[in-house]
Amino acid sequence: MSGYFTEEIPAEELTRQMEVARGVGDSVRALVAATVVTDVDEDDVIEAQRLIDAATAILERRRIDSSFGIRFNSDGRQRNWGNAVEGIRNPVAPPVEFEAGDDRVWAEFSLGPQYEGPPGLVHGGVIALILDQVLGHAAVHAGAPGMTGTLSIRYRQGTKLGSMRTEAWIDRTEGVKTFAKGQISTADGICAEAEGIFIMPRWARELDIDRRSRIGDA
Ligand SMILES: CCCCCCCCCCCC(=O)SCCNC(=O)CCNC(=O)[C@H](O)C(C)(C)COP(=O)(O)OP(=O)(O)OC[C@H]1O[C@@H](n2cnc3c(N)ncnc32)[C@H](O)[C@@H]1OP(=O)(O)O
Repeated sequence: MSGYFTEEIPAEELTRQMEVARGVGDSVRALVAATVVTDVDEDDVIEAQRLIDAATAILERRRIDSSFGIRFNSDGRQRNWGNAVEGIRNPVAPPVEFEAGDDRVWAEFSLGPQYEGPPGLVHGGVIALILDQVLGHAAVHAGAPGMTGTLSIRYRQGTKLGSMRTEAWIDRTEGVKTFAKGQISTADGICAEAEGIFIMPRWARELDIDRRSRIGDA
């Protein structure tokens, strides 16, 4: 499957490139939030729009002819900068940066006004987006990666915009299927719980084990 490839970059240079990618991503994330909640005069909004369009024109001077994909480096680092949840250069992504322990993965992060559904609360689709990724990440961490086949979510209470935590773990595996569970919580307690079935697709089953584990690292 295309989109997974090796792109060797020396370690120090990669660290520098990550800082630049995170920088522009964070700036546009701040711009998106400011666009939602700004209360400045219309003239200022129009002036800001002119500057934003100028910035967009700079970024479009040269572009890749696909989405970003997942790029592997031999030092073990991999770049998924376009990922909608984790991508540091994707302003749509909060981004959520996962940590991993023995039996689970987790992340602490914050969602601003651009993720609103009901007033003051996170949109249910955004909750699903994050739970899909954290459960998928738990499957990867357990060495049993897969594509989401089924995802079920129970929304137990509204999730207030602001700081929150997500975590996920593996319930069991059955052949090519990995059953994962997880949740999102705030200071109010658990807000949403999820169960998912992650399936190693046919095309990945046919790869040799080394290449498959590299895809799983995605
Ligand atoms: C390595 C990549 C890592 C990638 C790691 C990346 C992790 C990031 C996490 C983010 C995840 C995403 O957003 S993923 C994007 C959203 N998801 C997708 O686009 C997936 C689209 N669907 C598919 O590609 C496919 O339908 C699959 C891969 C799910 C299954 O197709 P397949 O591989 O041909 O499966 P198949 O051989 O027929 O069935 C295998 C077994 O799974 C069962 N099964 C089949 N489909 C489903 C299903 N939807 N829900 C439940 N169970 C199912 C079958 O009954 C069978 O059970 P048995 O007879 O063996 O008992």
